[in-house]
Amino acid sequence: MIHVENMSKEFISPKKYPGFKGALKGLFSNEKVRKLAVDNISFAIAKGEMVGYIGSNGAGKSTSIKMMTGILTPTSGKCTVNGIVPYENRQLNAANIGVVFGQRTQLWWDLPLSETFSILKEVYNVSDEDFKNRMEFLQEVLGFDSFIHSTVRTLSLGQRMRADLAAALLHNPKVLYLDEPTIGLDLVVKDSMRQAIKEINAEYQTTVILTTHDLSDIEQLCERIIIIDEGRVIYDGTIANIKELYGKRRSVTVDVMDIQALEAIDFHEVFNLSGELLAVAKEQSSISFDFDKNVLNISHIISKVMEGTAVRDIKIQDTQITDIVKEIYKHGM
Ligand SMILES: Nc1ncnc2c1ncn2[C@@H]1O[C@H](COP(=O)(O)OP(=O)(O)OP(=O)(O)O)[C@@H](O)[C@H]1O
Repeated sequence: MIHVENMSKEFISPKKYPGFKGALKGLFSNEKVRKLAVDNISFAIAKGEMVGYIGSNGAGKSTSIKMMTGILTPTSGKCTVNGIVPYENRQLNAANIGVVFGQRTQLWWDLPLSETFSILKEVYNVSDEDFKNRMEFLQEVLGFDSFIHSTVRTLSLGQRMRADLAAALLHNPKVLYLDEPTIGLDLVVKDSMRQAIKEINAEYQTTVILTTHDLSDIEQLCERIIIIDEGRVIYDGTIANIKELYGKRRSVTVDVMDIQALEAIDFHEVFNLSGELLAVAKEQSSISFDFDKNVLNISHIISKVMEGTAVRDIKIQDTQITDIVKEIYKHGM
């Protein structure tokens, strides 16, 4: 569905100088700054896939999405979306794609939602029958009946996001680009947005590219992630694989009857492990261990704790994808 081949984008902008004098200097200077925002990226995304497109601020995500949606033209390389070169055929491409930006609405602020939908029906040339079926399906998964006659400016953020998603899907696009679609939403609305995206993907095989800094969105929706760093693709694979490669930490928290009874035990000495491989933290009634799972076994920890005191509860957690990605952003792959 989406093919990106050796695509790069370089921005050339006038050099800026600080302060008022600098601004004047800038007016008469010919000096340019070059920024390679996207550096020779390649990947393919199949029909019906849901892919997380992630990276730290300034990594090049928006620039590459803008090329895929036809807003920007690559400096070199190319991309095709459903066989169309988006920046050469913007109108044709628009019929194939839907876009949702969590940070800003694409709806008409002063119109009731129902009218917005009617205008979009005309813009995208959706037949009466398709419109009726589509609205029925979208109403079912996004539930906007109670506010369909309200003006967009009066909608809550949660209602507005559901309306934005419905508007982006009205013409049944083959590809849906979502940029921070759940930003600022409470947990219940977040969950219903995610559920709706899953249902739309399952029902219509819509290809979804999800850009977000909220990795729980990614974990809930995508099997595959593409990580961008300094304009380059540094990882393209499954979340399960990245966890396997980098998720070697595990943590266990043991709720105990008598925390004082553990005072005398030096766990680093008992397991013969340095602070780097094992971190131990005691709280009022619990003790936590954070360790490299290749060098220590949970059962050893539990039995050692139980030698000192009775155990009330045990909580085990593998490394979260958030922690792995944070490390990759900081130190690279
Ligand atoms: N029009 C432009 N002119 C010059 N430089 C630009 C332009 N647009 C983006 N850049 C630069 O290109 C780099 C990549 O920007 P981009 O917006 O693609 O990053 P991003 O990964 O989407 O970041 P964020 O998560 O903060 O939105 C940044 O260094 C940015 O300053």
